[in-house]
Amino acid sequence: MSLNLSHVTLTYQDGEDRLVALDDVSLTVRPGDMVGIIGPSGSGKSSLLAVAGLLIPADSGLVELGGRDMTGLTSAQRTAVRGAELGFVFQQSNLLPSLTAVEQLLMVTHMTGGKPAKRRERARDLLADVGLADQAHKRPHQLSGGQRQRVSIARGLMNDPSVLLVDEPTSALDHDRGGRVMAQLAELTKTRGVASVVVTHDTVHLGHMDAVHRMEDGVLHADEPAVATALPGSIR
Ligand SMILES: Nc1ncnc2c1ncn2[C@@H]1O[C@H](COP(=O)(O)OP(=O)(O)OP(=O)(O)O)[C@@H](O)[C@H]1O
Repeated sequence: MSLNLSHVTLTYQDGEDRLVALDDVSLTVRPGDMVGIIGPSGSGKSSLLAVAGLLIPADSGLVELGGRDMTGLTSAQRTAVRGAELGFVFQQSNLLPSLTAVEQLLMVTHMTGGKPAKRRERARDLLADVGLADQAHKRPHQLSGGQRQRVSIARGLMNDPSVLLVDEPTSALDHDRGGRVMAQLAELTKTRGVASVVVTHDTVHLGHMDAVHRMEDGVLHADEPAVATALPGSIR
């Protein structure tokens, strides 16, 4: 299922004024593609994820999932779509300290239901996909930063989302661990046919992206040319 944002505008109240966080933003991400969003602090990257993730309604423009317009939905309908179609991976892995890795994933399907044995099997498969088959019993404080981030990615995929929205997955990681996390995100995007949007400040790992866009003052510039030139073949 594709994600499509078309002429999206978002403003926040800023004292007397309104601050334009997203200024006529258009973006299409197809299933199996991983699109990177780069740009300076405060340029609107997280706002883009929030609108795409149906967490904040846009002031104007279209947000479509699989061709279906999401802009007129009620809050309850948006919550239902989030649970069924969207996966999130946040900057801090936001894992619950008292739960093991496999339990973090099971939490996601706790509300949505399904047979417990099937859910457990899916959780274990996803942990294996991110290289953590033998760490499923560990709690967050027993895992490295990179491992926690990979649990978070596996958790983001637990509800079998069509769209995965990822905010700074490598910000807390060193170069090698960051590279491995990004490579795994790219691979899962392909093998599971997810449309992934990854906000990152980490330009060294952009070779994993199918396309890279730069956000500046709320404006999204398609196919960041400097990166495309620096990484021939990896950007289209
Ligand atoms: N709830 C809010 N109310 C008012 N202004 C906000 C709100 N959230 C964000 N902003 C402002 O909107 C602009 C875009 O913020 P956003 O968080 O989307 O940027 P960003 O590119 O993700 O930044 P960073 O890289 O620092 O996380 C910023 O100027 C920010 O101060």
